[in-house]
Parts: sequence; C-alpha cells; structure tokens
Amino acid sequence: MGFQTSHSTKRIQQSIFKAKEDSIDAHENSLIRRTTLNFTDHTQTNSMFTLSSYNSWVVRHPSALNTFDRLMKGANGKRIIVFLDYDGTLSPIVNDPDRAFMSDEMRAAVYEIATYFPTAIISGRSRDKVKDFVKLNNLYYAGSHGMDIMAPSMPVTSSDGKHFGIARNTNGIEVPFQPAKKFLPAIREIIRVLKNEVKEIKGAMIEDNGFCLSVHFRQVQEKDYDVLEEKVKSVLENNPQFCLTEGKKVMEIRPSIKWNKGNAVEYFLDTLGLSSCSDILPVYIGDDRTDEDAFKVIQSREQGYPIIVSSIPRETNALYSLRDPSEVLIFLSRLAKWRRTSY
Ligand SMILES: O=P(O)(O)OC[C@H]1O[C@H](O[C@H]2O[C@H](CO)[C@@H](O)[C@H](O)[C@H]2O)[C@H](O)[C@@H](O)[C@@H]1O
Repeated sequence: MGFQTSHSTKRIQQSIFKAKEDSIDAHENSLIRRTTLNFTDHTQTNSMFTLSSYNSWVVRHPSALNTFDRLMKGANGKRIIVFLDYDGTLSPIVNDPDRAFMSDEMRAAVYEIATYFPTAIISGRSRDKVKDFVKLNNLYYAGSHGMDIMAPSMPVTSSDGKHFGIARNTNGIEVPFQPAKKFLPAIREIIRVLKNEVKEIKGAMIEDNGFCLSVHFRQVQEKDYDVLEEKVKSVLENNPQFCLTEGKKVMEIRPSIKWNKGNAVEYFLDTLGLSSCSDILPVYIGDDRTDEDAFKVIQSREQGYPIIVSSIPRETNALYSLRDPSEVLIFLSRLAKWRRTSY
C-alpha cells in the first residue's frame, strides 16, 4: 500500500483491520469458554484476564436474563414491539453464509413471540433470503440493512416528510419500501465485476443482498487479505456513490444514503402507528456493528431495551446483553412465557 492513501482506501484499511480484530474476538471468545470449562488450562492467565474484562463489561451491560424480572416490571402496562437481527442473533455464526440455519426451537420461540407482540426481523441479508431462513408468516421483514422493508399496511403518518409511506401498485397491492431503489443497476454491476475479480481468491465469496452486497472473507487465508482489499478498493473508487461498512469477517458495500437499521426501526414504529406513543417498549436484539444504529434510536427514544448479543466486551450503544443465540432463545422463551402467564 502506498503512502498517499485516499479517504476511501483508509476506510477500507480500517474495515479490514476491524475484521481482523473479529478474528481476535473469536479467539478471545474461545478462551473465555475454555476458562469456564477448564481452569487448569495453560492459557489460564490470559483467559482469566479476558474473563475479568467480560465481567466488568457485563456490569455496564447487564445480562437481559439476569435482569429479566426487573425488565418485565418496567414492561408492565406497556406495548412491547420486538425487533430481531438474524445472523449471530437467531442463528449461530457459521463458515458458510448459505448454511446459517436457525433451529426449530428458535423458530417456534420467534413464532410465539410474534403472536403476542408486533415483531420484525431486520437483517443485512436480502429480504427474500432472510425470510427463506426464518420461514414464518406472522412477522415483518426488512432486508438489506433496512433498505427493503415490507411493513404493515397502515399509511405513514410521519409529518416531517422523512418517510414516504407504503407504496401501492395500481391494483392496490402492497409493495415494499425501498429507499435505495435507484442504485439497483449499479449494485448488479458491482456484483458482476466483483464476482469476476475475486474468483481467483480462495474462500472469497460475494453475496447478493439485494440493495447491498457482502464480500465474505471468513474462509480466505490471511495472506490473501491484501489482494482482496485492493480489489474491493478499486471497485469502490469507481463507484463513489457507495460506501463500505464492516461486519463479522465481511465487508459490505452499500449505497451512501442515510438509511440504516435505526431508520428501519423508526419506519416500523411509524407504520404501526406507534411512533408518538408514550406507552410503547421496543426491544431490539442484535449482534453486529450495523445493529448499533438501531440501539442508538431506541436509546434516544428513552423507551425500550436495546440488547447486544456478545460473549466478549464490545463498545456498544446497547444497554443490556445476551451472550449468544442460545441465550437469545432463552430470553425469547421467557418473554413469551411472561406474556402467556401475565395476561
Ligand atoms: O444483519 P444480519 O442478519 O446479522 O446480517 C449480517 C451479515 O450476516 C451474514 O454474515 C455473517 O454470518 C455468516 C453466517 O453465519 C458468516 O459466515 C459471516 O462471516 C458473517 O459475517 C450474511 O452472510 C451477510 O450477508 C450479512 O450482511
């Protein structure tokens, strides 16, 4: 890499660096678990340090399971709305993105939750793909990090002109809200170019997420990171209307519009007619950096529970935490039971 790096190059470098941090995170994660299981392990000193940093982090972001009764006390008389991320929240992170299946138990828990509370899944995946994984019809879906929303069929009442309401075609049939529609041809072209560019890099994979795309490198050898970075960089330089965000061993290319998972939460609340209600309690559960936008929105409303899924300490706008999808399942089951038994 030369000395005179452009702004976008720096952003890509930061992204790759953060993604490398994720591999450290994963390592730390396994150390935490080993410490829990085996105190005589020779990595004990490091692990103990990691465990103690987790313990001090969880004081600031208390477990939503340990504080469940307190949270439910605060929910009494309120209308709960549930927002769920998919990967890393409802399904465990796996090597092959096409095999990130959720368990039947999780599906049953989400189904029951959605019978009691308005529920939406907000994913970075394409809306169709996440729906294919979840396979439930009693909830709402937003794909492409909120850039493709199938919301309730209520008219939008937002007075600030920010939202455009539910679009309908001439037969009165609902169509999704898609604020990045005009970028579709460019996205298709970027996917075509990148697929061709990375085909020689073992393990690299381009995922079409509808209004954005993912460049996966979970299975790429570290020696090939730089060359992959160069390829993504040159595509971005030719497409300045797009930007890069990062997730777990993935670079995501998306249109540079001010629309994210936080806007999607606001949009759902608007279309549900709940935006200005003082008695609502949105619960948002997510594990990724892109979920931080939604955590911020919920925090700024000063009503609701933003919950991060993480088994390692992380900078976050969430107030509460759960360690992994298995804890998400316990939380959702307890929430359903609370609703079943308290009404
Ligand atoms: O918003 P999400 O539903 O959390 O989607 C974010 C990205 O999730 C997927 O990638 C991640 O999970 C994969 C399967 O476990 C894993 O292989 C990958 O390394 C993770 O980054 C999805 O494939 C991406 O397109 C989403 O953007």
